[in-house]
Amino acid sequence: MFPIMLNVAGKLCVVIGGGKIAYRKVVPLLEAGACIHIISPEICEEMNKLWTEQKLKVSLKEAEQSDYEHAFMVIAATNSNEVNEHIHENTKENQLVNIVSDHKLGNFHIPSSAVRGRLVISVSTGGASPALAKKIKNDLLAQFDEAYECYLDFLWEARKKIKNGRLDNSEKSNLLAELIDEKYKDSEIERNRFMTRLQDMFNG
Ligand SMILES: C[C@@]1(CC(=O)O)c2cc3[nH]c(cc4nc(cc5[nH]c(cc(n2)[C@H]1CCC(=O)O)[C@@](C)(CC(=O)O)[C@@H]5CCC(=O)O)C(CC(=O)O)=C4CCC(=O)O)c(CCC(=O)O)c3CC(=O)O
Ligand SMILES: NC(=O)C1=CN([C@@H]2O[C@H](COP(=O)(O)OP(=O)(O)OC[C@H]3O[C@@H](n4cnc5c(N)ncnc54)[C@H](O)[C@@H]3O)[C@@H](O)[C@H]2O)C=CC1
Repeated sequence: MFPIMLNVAGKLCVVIGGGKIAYRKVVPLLEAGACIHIISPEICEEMNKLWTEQKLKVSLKEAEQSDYEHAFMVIAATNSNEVNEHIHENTKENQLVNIVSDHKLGNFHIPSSAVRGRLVISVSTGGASPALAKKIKNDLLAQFDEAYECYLDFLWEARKKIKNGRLDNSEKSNLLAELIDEKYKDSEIERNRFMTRLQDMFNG
């Protein structure tokens, strides 16, 4: 398995099945801007709410290959292992396929994830223990507290300025390395002081 961050904005993601597990996969996909199409004869209340709010499309039917042949991503989340396996067999090699009932099938897993602003914490156990992945994610989330949101925004701005500034490469890498110091996470005064220093360097 090879970890990546995927841009799904505007991409068609077909989710087959409309139960709790399908819903759990759909929520972060919607947050990432995916176009979701649910194929399922029945859907749970939470999914129905999203449908009412027109956040996704739903077809109340059993899945057929034509429902997902053009999808960028296919998630098989029915409660039937046979149906999920059949979907897997009918997908194309260049589609992203996740089979919730069998970690050996499909070509990607969904890790346990959480976001702190620009920081993404994502943990996978490769199917060995989703429960442990969730526990480790929560432990990390407690360790990387809310302070990281402001800190990451500061790092983003500072790095942009440094990269665009008229400095030689070694000066740039020294400044970028310095930013990792805890004091910039913990103190707004230190962050402001750094930004002023950058401004002085570029004006001078
Ligand atoms: C392979 C994978 C496929 C995929 O879905 O991509 C998969 C497969 C399976 N999960 C099963 C069970 C459980 N899954 C969870 C929870 C999560 N499962 C997630 C991902 C993944 N689950 C992928 C591997 C990720 C990895 O290992 O790192 C998380 C991380 C992300 C998410 O779902 O969004 C989410 C945590 C969300 C959070 O962080 O909050 C819990 C605990 C709970 O619900 O609280 C249980 C019960 C306890 C247990 O079994 O550990 C079963 C057995 C089903 C059965 O018995 O019928 C299978 C099937 C199999 O093992 O083949
Ligand atoms: N990956 C994960 O994190 C986990 C995966 N699982 C697996 O996920 C499966 C689904 O779990 P739940 O959502 O709780 O089940 P559920 O019973 O709440 O929902 C199943 C959904 O599949 C739909 N469905 C059934 N046959 C279909 C078909 N032919 N075409 C389209 N839709 C169809 C049903 O209408 C229903 O909406 C479990 O059976 C289990 O194998 C379970 C726990 C965690």
